[in-house]
Amino acid sequence: MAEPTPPVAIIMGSQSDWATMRHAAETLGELGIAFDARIVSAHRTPDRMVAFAKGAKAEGFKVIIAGAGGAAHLPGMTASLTPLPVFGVPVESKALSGQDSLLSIVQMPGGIPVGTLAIGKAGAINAALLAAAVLALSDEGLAERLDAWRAKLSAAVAERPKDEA
Ligand SMILES: Nc1c(C(=O)O)ncn1[C@@H]1O[C@H](COP(=O)(O)O)[C@@H](O)[C@H]1O
Repeated sequence: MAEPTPPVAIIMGSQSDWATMRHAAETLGELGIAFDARIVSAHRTPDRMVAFAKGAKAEGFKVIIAGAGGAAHLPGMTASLTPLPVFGVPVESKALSGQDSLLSIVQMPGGIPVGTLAIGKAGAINAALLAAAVLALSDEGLAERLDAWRAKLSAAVAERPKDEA
């Protein structure tokens, strides 16, 4: 029997984005959420992008995390072709430190939303946590794991700073 489609799709414009997007994958893994990671580019593989985005809901995905850098059209184009929630991660570009990625993703025209996260690693982690929060609305076990994840995060923060070694 074929494996069921995981709830989260992590898509990215290039192999070079994986160094950032793997943080989303790791965070989903820590929460026990299955995902599929794929390279899909609105620029370089437009047919693959259209096929993925148009078919994502029917394929069984619930949430899409889309990371891209530079002229980052992938999250917005994907959002225009699917009713699923799309969280965009601006990948830090070499030329403009990810400011270009951020502005390309965040400034969507009214009507087609992309939930835009921070540039780079923090954005990738938070995209996974937002995806988890959405899925947890209809999954009590996941809601408990997410609460535990956050409690662990708080517990790891010391009350007072110490001198660096
Ligand atoms: N922004 C996009 C899209 C897209 O938006 O469809 N496809 C690739 N790219 C981006 O180009 C950058 C450089 O890619 P290379 O490292 O492959 O040259 C990557 O950050 C990728 O997300």
